[in-house]
Amino acid sequence: MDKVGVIGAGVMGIGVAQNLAQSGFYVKLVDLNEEILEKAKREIYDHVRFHQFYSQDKESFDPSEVLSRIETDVDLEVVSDCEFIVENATEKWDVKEKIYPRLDNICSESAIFAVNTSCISITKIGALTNRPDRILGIHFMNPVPLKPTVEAIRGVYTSDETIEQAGSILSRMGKKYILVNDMPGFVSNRVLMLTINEAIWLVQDQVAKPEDVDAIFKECFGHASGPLETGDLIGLDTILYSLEVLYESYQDPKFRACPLLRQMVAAGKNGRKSGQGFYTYYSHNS
Ligand SMILES: NC(=O)c1ccc[n+]([C@@H]2O[C@H](COP(=O)([O-])OP(=O)(O)OC[C@H]3O[C@@H](n4cnc5c(N)ncnc54)[C@H](O)[C@@H]3O)[C@@H](O)[C@H]2O)c1
Repeated sequence: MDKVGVIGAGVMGIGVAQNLAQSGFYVKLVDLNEEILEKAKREIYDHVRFHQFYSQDKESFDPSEVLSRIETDVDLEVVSDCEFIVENATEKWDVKEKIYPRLDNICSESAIFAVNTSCISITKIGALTNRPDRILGIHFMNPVPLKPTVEAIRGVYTSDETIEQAGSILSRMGKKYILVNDMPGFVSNRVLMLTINEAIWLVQDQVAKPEDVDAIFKECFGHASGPLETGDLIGLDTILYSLEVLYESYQDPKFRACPLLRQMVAAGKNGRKSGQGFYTYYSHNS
């Protein structure tokens, strides 16, 4: 399983590809166009170089060597010889729904598909294929190379062997996993998405400015970052799509997305990756 397919080269796909390549895997990274893939390669190079510069005695990697283990393509067909695939495409059912039947057709029967989703049911994705036993959720945390633990999700039909094989890949990536059962949002995002959404309602209702909402969580609760900073890091579009998945899955109004969130996404204010969210970010890549 030294060759791993990575679908989607956005915030998560970039981190997953970098982490895999740093762990000695050969990566085939796929996205919709060359521009996205070129930007992904630049970001990976910069992330590895930044880490190399600041890591001093700690383990560091050569950016060119890491990139030499990542092949990019716009054609999904390139992952047909991979035995392990991590899918990180946009958090929308109509996007993921098209990817899995195609993967199921082009990959070997033994290949395992790991769904890196924030909220979508792993069982529902498994049902798009003829291999629901070889599909699991791996909810990586962001930024992927720096986070030591992931949430692994067992769909109704996910086999023990699939969990074991995914576990050994994660272990090579330097990660441990916490296994949970499948329900939309799993453990992490069923709680986190509500918190971020409610924090956005607070800003909309003019109860507090974003920096004060975040300061309460950091200074009073000791959190490493506030909910709005976390929303900007994840991507506000991804937050909105996740809330829509939760709303639709549970038919529960508590998951209704705040209108301010919808407005910010419509305006392209998607957080860190777009340079503007609740805060402003500067990057030579954007
Ligand atoms: N952002 C986070 O912090 C975070 C954390 C854990 C999981 N996730 C999940 O990971 C997945 C990706 O999230 P992200 O933040 O990287 O989103 P993103 O918007 O940054 O990137 C998604 C990428 O998928 C690509 N894409 C869309 N359709 C595709 C297709 N058919 N084939 C190949 N690529 C395609 C897009 O062009 C884009 O580059 C989502 O399901 C999200 O819920 C996100």
